[in-house]
Amino acid sequence: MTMASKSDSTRDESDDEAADSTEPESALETARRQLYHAATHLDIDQNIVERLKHPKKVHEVTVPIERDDGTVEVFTGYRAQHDSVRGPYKGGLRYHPEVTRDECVGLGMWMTWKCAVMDLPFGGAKGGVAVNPKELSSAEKERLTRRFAQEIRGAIGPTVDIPAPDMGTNPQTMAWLMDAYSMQEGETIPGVVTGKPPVIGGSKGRDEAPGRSVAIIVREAIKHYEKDINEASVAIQGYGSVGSNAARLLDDWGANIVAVSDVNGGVYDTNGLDTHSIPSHHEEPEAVMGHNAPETVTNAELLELDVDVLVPAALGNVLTAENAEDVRADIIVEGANGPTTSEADRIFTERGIPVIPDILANAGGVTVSYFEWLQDINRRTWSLERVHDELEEEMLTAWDVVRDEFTDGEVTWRDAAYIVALSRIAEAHEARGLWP
Ligand SMILES: NC(=O)C1=CN([C@@H]2O[C@H](COP(=O)(O)OP(=O)(O)OC[C@H]3O[C@@H](n4cnc5c(N)ncnc54)[C@H](OP(=O)(O)O)[C@@H]3O)[C@@H](O)[C@H]2O)C=CC1
Ligand SMILES: O=C(O)CCC(=O)C(=O)O
Repeated sequence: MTMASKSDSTRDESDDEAADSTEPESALETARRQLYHAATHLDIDQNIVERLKHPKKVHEVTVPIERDDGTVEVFTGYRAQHDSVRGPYKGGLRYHPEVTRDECVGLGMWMTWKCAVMDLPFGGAKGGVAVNPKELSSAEKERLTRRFAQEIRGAIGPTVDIPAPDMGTNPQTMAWLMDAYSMQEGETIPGVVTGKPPVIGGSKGRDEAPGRSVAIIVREAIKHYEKDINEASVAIQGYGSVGSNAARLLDDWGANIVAVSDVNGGVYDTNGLDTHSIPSHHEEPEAVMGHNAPETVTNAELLELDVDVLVPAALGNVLTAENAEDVRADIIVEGANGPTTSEADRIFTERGIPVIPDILANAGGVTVSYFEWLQDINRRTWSLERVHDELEEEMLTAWDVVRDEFTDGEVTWRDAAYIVALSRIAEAHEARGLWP
């Protein structure tokens, strides 16, 4: 599909809604505003845009668990299924106290675009439980996951909707989910989740994949803007699956990782940190501040450091109207999902700071999930080297396609990625007859 100006007849109330970008902004509001904005650059059937504003289905379930002290606590879980025109729903499960229905819908929309940008045969979904996993013992987390699996069992399946890890969940969570689902179905079904431990059908390299793709995109962005990776300074917020793996790879590739943080704040060294000696969230949560470094920074200060590349890789909505004018990075690469509000995005565009979007940068996670799904179907294991090689190839292909739209000059990197994604989704909707 070619780019074209949106005609007057396709303008509707969404344009006004897009213009009114007040904060705080939910993930769903951000996702919808990004959709309207990108759609203005495309000759796309307005009925498809209207359809894509809404999820196909949102499952809300009650998840009661017995705590270790014998009391019962009740949590709320969600699975938002946004669009499946290109294949089964795909996306992570988040355990975090701020999980809401709208957050899952917004994150599910981003999964639809992410899978389309990568040209994977999946649609988009996201889910989670509103819970602080740090307040649960391992046994309680297992009971929560098994009960959640039971409640959403009818909504998921290897050809229907395939969950994966996200914030607060990990390969162990996926192993419990797969086991609970398989027990209920009466047979072992590895393909119902991805991001499992390799010993039960998980792919090698899935754990580090989103961080690896962030590192690849940082490397390509540095090249695109004619900088030298050996002289580039990088600040990374969040030291979990995404942040720590991105930091360590970029460190290995010669970049100067000057700051990293966890929930409590960050460490800062203009000479570069030894990222391998700082424990990641999975090695030891909340350990970053314990690392010996010349300076510490708050999470707010980290975002405003004078660096070549800033990588927000923890929560959404951290770059806002409040701090966007104070950001001093030359390039922003989104490791987290939705770290930039609409207003901050507008300010960065005005200030000429490129923002490489989440739906491209962190897409390595779902791409290796796709590799895992293929391995499960074929009952064949790939070597780590093959996973790395194929991920590198997929990321560079997606980068080239998005960069070709971007070098058109009229759009931001986010719009360029959306143009690629929306064109593919709209074509699939048109081919299937608009309303699958
Ligand atoms: N895991 C995946 O496959 C993918 C994840 N993402 C996205 O990347 C982001 C991070 O996910 P992931 O790495 O998996 O999460 P993890 O749970 O592995 O790690 C989260 C990290 O963020 C830190 N953190 C938590 N709250 C804050 C805060 N308020 N300020 C600063 N840091 C904070 C945590 O610190 P502490 O250690 O102290 O708890 C931890 O270091 C999310 O937006 C997620 O949606 C995107 C693509 C794939
Ligand atoms: O691997 C997956 O299926 C999804 C990962 C995810 O949740 C994400 O990319 O945000």
